[in-house]
Amino acid sequence: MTVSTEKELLNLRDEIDSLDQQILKLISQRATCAQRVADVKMAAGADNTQFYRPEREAQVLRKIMDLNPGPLDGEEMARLFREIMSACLALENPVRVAFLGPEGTFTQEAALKHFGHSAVTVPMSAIDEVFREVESGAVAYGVVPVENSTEGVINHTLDNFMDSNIHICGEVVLRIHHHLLVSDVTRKDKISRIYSHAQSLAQCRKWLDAHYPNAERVAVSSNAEAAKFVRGEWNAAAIAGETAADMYELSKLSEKIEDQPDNSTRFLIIGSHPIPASGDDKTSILVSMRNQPGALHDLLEPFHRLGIDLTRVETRPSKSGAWNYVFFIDFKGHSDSDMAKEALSDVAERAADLKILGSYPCGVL
Ligand SMILES: C=C(O[C@@H]1C=C(C(=O)O)C=C[C@H]1O)C(=O)O
Repeated sequence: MTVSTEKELLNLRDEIDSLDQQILKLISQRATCAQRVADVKMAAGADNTQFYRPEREAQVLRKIMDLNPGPLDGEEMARLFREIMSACLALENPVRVAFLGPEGTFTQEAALKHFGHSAVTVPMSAIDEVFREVESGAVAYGVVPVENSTEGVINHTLDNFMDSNIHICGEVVLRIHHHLLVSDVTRKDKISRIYSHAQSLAQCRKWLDAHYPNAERVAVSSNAEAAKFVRGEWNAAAIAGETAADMYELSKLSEKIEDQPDNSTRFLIIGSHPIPASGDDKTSILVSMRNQPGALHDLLEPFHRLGIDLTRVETRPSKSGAWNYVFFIDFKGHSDSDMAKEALSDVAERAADLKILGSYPCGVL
C-alpha cells in the first residue's frame, strides 16, 4: 500500500471514530428518553403489557424507512433501529414472548425479528401452550405460525382462536430456507431416514422425490426437534433452517432445498390487549354463518360495497356441528375506522356469530 493510500485510510478511520462517538451519544440519549417514557407510563399505572406499544414501533420503523437517505437499504436500516428499540424497551421492561419451541425454530426467529434480540423468548412445546401461556398472563405475548406460502394455512393456530379471548397484535413474515443437515457421525452416502416437521417435508417434497426417493420421511414436532435426532443416528439427516443448524452443530449437506424459492411463513403476535391504530393496519375476524344458500356472498358483500381490501378468507369446520363452517377473514384497516365499523356492523347482522380477533399494524420488516 502506498503512503498516500495509508494516509487516506487513516483519515477515513478517524472520521468513522468520530461518527461512532456521536452515534453512541445519540443512542444513549434515546435510551434515557425511553426510560423517561417508562416513568410516565409507570406513574399512569401501566401494567406489564402496556410498556410495549406495537403501533408506535411500527410508526417509528416506517418513518425510518421513509427518511432513509441510503446507501444502506431501507429494510437493513429498519433492522438496526428494530434492535435499538428492543434494547430501549428492555430498559423500560424486558418483554417476555412465548413461541412454538424448542429453541431454534423458525417461530423463534420470527419472534426475534419482530421484538428484537433484547426480548426474552420462552419455548413452548405446542401451539395450544403458547395460547395458554398468554391467556394465563405468564408471558405478555406469544408468536405462532399461521400460514405458509407453499403449504397454506396452519389449521391448529386458527382453531385455537375459536375458543380463546386472545387479541392479535401484530404479524411478521419470514422467508423460509430449508437445508438438509447432517452431523459428524452421519454416513452421507447411507442416509435412509429424514426427519423434519410435516410442513417442512411438504415444502421440500419435490426435492426429496428427486434426491432421496427411497429415504423414509419422518414427521416430528418441529424442525429443531428433527435436528436434535440427527446427532444420535448415523443414517439420518434433518431438514431445518440455519438457526437449528447452528444450535445443534450440524452441517449443511444441501442448501435451500425448498421447492418454491420465495417460500415464506406468516406468523401472528398474540397478546391480551387491543392495539390502537398505527396508520397502516389490518383486522382479523372470525365469523360463523348459518348454513344457507348465499351465506358466503352475504358475508362478503359489505366489504365489496365499502371497497375494503380483503387480504385473506379461510374456511374451517365449526366445532358446533357437522357441515357448519366458520370463516377467518383479514382485511386492510383498523376496526376503529368508520368504514370498518360500518362493515362489521353489517356483518354482525348477517352472521350467527362475529368475533374481532384484533386490529394490528401491517408487518413492517
Ligand atoms: C418509548 C416507548 O416505549 C417503547 C419503546 C419504543 C422506542 O424505543 O421507540 C417505542 C414503543 C414502545 O414499545 C414509547 O411508548 O414511546
